[in-house]
Amino acid sequence: MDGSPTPGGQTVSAIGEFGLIREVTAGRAQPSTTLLGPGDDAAVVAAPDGRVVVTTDTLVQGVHFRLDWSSPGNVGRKAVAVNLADICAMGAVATSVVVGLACPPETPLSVVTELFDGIAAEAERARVGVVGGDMVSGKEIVISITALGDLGGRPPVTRSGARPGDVLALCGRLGWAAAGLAVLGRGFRSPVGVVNAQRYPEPPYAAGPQAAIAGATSMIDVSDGLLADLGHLARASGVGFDVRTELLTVAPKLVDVGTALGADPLHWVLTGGEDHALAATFPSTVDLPQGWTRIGATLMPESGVTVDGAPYERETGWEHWR
Ligand SMILES: Nc1ncnc2c1ncn2[C@@H]1O[C@H](COP(=O)(O)OP(=O)(O)O)[C@@H](O)[C@H]1O
Ligand SMILES: Cc1ncc(C[n+]2csc(CCOP(=O)(O)OP(=O)(O)O)c2C)c(N)n1
Ligand SMILES: [Mg+2]
Ligand SMILES: [Mg+2]
Ligand SMILES: [Mg+2]
Repeated sequence: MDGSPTPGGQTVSAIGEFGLIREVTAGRAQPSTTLLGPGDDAAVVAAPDGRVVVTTDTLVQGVHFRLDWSSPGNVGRKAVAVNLADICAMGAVATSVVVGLACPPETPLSVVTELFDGIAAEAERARVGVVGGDMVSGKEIVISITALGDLGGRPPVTRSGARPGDVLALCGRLGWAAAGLAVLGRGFRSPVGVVNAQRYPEPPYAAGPQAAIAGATSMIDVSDGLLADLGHLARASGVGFDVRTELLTVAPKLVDVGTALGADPLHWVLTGGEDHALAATFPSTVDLPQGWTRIGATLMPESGVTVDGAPYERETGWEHWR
């Protein structure tokens, strides 16, 4: 599917703005946190503990996805998952999303309905309501999602609470989406494991609240690359980190792909984004929750982010406009 009109297929302009809204909202179930769903000037959602966690992330065609690499359903799923990962990185549970979509008039209607099927599927998996949105014309497809979440009475786990001596830990996989990007970029479509990881992440949503309950002192989802995102934690907390490569998992599949493409799989693990694993720090006295593994140590201020005690000499992650 490349986003070009299928012969005889309906386009979004044929059905129109309000037809399109009806098409993607009709018959969708809502969780109990949705007090008033799509169709009014705004939705009303329950905020059980009186505070709301809110985040937004935008996916742009050609920058975050290509429709010759991913299906519209994959893109919808990814658009929700990257947002929910930010909610759970605060130690919260996501409750609702609103979805802004821009697309050209000649976009096949099926592209939009499949995109929203992917959105609905990921939202349902996480028991999150799709409670509203916006549909506008634009030069390319842009999906901007805002997600809301609930802290369940706990303080948020911010980027700024790491302390020297804390254990640095990880939950989720790293390097898979970057390997998939390398594969797709060379014109291949397999191995499907890494290619699918690039098409949509599978963040460990439950691990965020679990880390919070266990006493995590800081947390971030790895969207840009482990070293780049640890840099954000280090700056916000005023600490340094040393990542120990012997504690990282470089999956055999990544080694195979690296060998086939002449690339270093450890570089994907250290600097690849888009898998949305969670990185967090825990006091050394805490037993790490299930699914979390130690990957390094939290050091004194000004020590930067090092790998096996040395600075990393290559790019540490994705940065827009760089
Ligand atoms: N236009 C903006 N206005 C205010 N804050 C912004 C804006 N863009 C980004 N930020 C904030 O900067 C921080 C880093 O953004 P970003 O790297 O996109 O976060 P993440 O990688 O977790 O999605 C976030 O707290 C985000 O809310
Ligand atoms: C077509 C295409 N080219 C390149 C990439 C790689 N890529 C795009 S954005 C990104 C990093 C994460 O995106 P960002 O918008 O920075 O998310 P955030 O950090 O705000 O959560 C990466 C690795 C891709 N996914 N698709
Ligand atoms: Mg984030
Ligand atoms: Mg993000
Ligand atoms: Mg980013």
